[in-house]
Amino acid sequence: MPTMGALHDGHLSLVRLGKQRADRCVASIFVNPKQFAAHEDLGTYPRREDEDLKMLADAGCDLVFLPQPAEMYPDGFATSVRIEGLSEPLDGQSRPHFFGGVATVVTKLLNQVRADIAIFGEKDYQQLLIIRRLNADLDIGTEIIGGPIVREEDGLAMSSRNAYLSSVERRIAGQLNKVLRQTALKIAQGGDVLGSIEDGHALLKHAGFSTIDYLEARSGKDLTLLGPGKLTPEDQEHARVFVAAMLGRTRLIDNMKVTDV
Ligand SMILES: Nc1ncnc2c1ncn2[C@@H]1O[C@H](COP(=O)(O)OP(=O)(O)OP(=O)(O)O)[C@@H](O)[C@H]1O
Ligand SMILES: CC(C)(CO)[C@@H](O)C(=O)[O-]
Ligand code: BAL
Repeated sequence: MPTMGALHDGHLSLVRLGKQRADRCVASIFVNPKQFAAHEDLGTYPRREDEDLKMLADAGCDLVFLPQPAEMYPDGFATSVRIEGLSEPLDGQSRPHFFGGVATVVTKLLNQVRADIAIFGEKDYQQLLIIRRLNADLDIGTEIIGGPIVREEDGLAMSSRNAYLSSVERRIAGQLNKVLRQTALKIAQGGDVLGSIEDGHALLKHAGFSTIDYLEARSGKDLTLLGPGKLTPEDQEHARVFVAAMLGRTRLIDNMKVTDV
């Protein structure tokens, strides 16, 4: 179970899932410099190693791998993993460096640990699809499992970056999931996809989100963009709505399957 630390119940749910599926569970904590752009929060990303180790031990994790950047990327390191197509939309648009950094480090971690099963959260759904793709394409042979999104009471997806939110922002943050859910519901009920998305944009702006990186309905393993018009019965089954928006200086993401509303 790869992580960047500053653990919360979302991470621990993945450990529990792992314990149900395997005899032993290995977590890694590595704040991967390659997936941060120069203007992003590598320097301020929360680091709480002692607390993390205790939480992992309490959850029954058997081993924690805590590599240093120089061990992962020694002098002369020159390889990067690029996934075509899947890396381009959604977070790939707003964070062009991001999936190359994730794919490179996850390939290394899968090769280093050689686990039978690796678990990733559906909160980072595009990341999960990309990891499934690279695992298959590079014949790594690990079984990749997705864990359901763990949420706060108001629906906000748990995330280490939620710690950046001020108390006012934290109250607004719950609207991200509410608007996502409303948008997914309208689409599920046969509303025009683009009209429902436009309404969602307006609601997010009204709630106080400064920039909406994306609010989109997509389908399938290749994340085909949906709309205009209503969903076909086939898309209805596979459609998912994705959102990323800035609240002050914090970037929040979420997604929901249309049939899960
Ligand atoms: N709320 C959640 N529910 C389920 N899985 C989660 C949740 N939050 C994170 N994960 C998963 O935990 C793994 C490690 O994620 P990471 O350490 O980046 O935590 P994060 O909370 O997503 O942090 P960030 O705020 O940087 O996005 C990833 O597979 C991620 O999808
Ligand atoms: C998968 C991951 C640990 C790679 O650094 C990271 O992107 C994350 O925590 O989701
Ligand atoms: N949870 C994904 C890691 C990142 O946003 O950098």
